[in-house]
Amino acid sequence: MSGHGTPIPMTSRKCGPLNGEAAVPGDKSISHRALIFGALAVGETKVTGLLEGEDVLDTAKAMRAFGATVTQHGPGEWSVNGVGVGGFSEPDNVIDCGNSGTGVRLIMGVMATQGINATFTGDASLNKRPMGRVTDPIALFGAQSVGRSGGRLPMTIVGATEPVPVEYTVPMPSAQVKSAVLLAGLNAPGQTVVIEKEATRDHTERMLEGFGAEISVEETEDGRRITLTGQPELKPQVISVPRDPSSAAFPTCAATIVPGSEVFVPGVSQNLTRNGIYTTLVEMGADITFENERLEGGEPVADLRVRYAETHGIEVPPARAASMIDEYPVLSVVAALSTGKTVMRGVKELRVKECDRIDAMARGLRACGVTVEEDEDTMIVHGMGPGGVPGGATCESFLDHRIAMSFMVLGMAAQNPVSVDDGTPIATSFPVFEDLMKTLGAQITRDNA
Ligand SMILES: O=C(O)C1=C[C@@H](OP(=O)(O)O)[C@@H](O)[C@H](O)C1
Ligand SMILES: C=C(OP(=O)(O)O)C(=O)O
Repeated sequence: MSGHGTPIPMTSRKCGPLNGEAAVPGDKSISHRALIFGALAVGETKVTGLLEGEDVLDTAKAMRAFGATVTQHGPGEWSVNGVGVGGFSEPDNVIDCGNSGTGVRLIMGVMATQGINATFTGDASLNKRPMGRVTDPIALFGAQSVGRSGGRLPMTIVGATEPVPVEYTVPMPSAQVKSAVLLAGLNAPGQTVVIEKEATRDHTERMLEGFGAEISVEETEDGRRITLTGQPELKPQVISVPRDPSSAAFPTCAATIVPGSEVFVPGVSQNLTRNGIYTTLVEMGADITFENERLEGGEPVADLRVRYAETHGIEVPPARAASMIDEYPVLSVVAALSTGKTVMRGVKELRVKECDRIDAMARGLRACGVTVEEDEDTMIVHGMGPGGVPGGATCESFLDHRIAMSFMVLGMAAQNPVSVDDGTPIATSFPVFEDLMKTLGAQITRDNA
C-alpha cells in the first residue's frame, strides 16, 4: 500500500533492559479537538503540548482551509484564531485528512450544518474506512453526501443551509461518531441529543463545556444521554494538552516485557474513558506504579513507573473495550509474552481502524510463532511465556502506525529480530517513537538507510 512516501522497512532486535524517562507527545484526540474548537471560537485559543503528528497537522491545514488562522509559535505551541460557530468559509480545494479517521469524521460533522460544501479525501488506508457512520446522522440535520460506493472517501458533503436539531443514538461505540453529531449540533438551533450505550472517550463533551457551550450529560437506562444547546458563542481557551495514554502504552508495554527494565513515563492522562490498558496490564501482573496523581488542564494525569514483570493472560472485560480500543494491538504483544491465554472479546471495531487490526496482528504474531484465534468480534492470543516468542519475521504494517509500533515492541523481547515492511505511518501519531525508544535502550534500525 502506498500513501506515506517511500516505505521504510524497520527492524527491532532483542535488547538489554530499557531504562530512563519516556516523555511521550501530546494526546492525539485532544490535539485534533483543540484545533477544531479553537477554529469555532471567537478570538485566540492558545495551545501548548499539541501533538505535531501528521494526523493533527492535517487537521490544522483543514482548519485553515475553512477560514481559521492557525499558527505555530514553537514546538507544541500553537494559536488558533477562530471564525465562530457557523463561520466556516467554503474551502477552495479538496480537504486531505491523510491517515486520520478522527480528523475527517469530526470535520465532516462541523461543516455539515454550515451551509457550505466540501470534498474530503485521505490516504489509501483512510479511503477504505466507512464514512456512513457519519453521513447517516448528518443527513438527519439536512446535510447530503456523495462518496464512493460503500460510503468511502473521496466524498463531498453538501452542508445543510437550514439545519434542524436531532436526537441520535450512536449505533456503535465510537467517540468519533458521537463527536461528529455533537459538532453538527453546534450550529443547529435548539437542542441536539446524542445517546451512547457505552461510554467512549469524553474529550468533546469536556471541551464543549470548557469553551462555554451549554451541555449536560445524564446517565440513563439507555446509556449516556448528552444534550447540547446549539448556536452558542464559544469563548477562546488556553489549552495544555496532556501526554497521550495511547502513545504511552508503547514504552509501558515494552518495559513490561523486556527483562530488567525500569521506565518512568511522566504526565500521562488517566481519563477513565482512556485508561483501560493500564488496568488490564496491572491485572496481568505488570508492575506499574501511578505516582503524583493530579489534574492538568482539567484531565486527570499521573506519572507512571514501569518495571519488568512476568505477566499472565486474562479475559479482558468487553465493557472495557472502548477505554482501550487503540491499545489492543500492543496488548496482544504483551499477551504473546505472557503465560496462558489472553481473551479479547467485543473488539470488532478493531476491524475498521487504519487497517483490520485483528487480522494484521494475527498475521504478524503467527509469522513470529504465536498461536492466535480470532472471529469477527474476538481475538485470543496463546501466550508463550516470558522470552518464549521466536520472532524472526517481517510483518506488514498495512499503513497503520499502531501495528508498526506494536511489532517494534515485540522485537525488543522476541528471540529473533522482528521487522515491519513500512514504519512511515508511525509519524501520524508518535513521530518521536523511534528516537525515544532508542534512548531507552531499544535496538531499532531502518533497513534501507
Ligand atoms: O475520537 C477520537 O479521538 C478517537 C476515537 C476512536 O475511534 P472510534 O470513534 O472510531 O472508536 C479511536 O480509535 C481514535 O484513535 C480516536
Ligand atoms: C484509530 C486511530 O486513529 P484514527 O481513527 O483517528 O485514524 C488510532 O490512532 O489508533
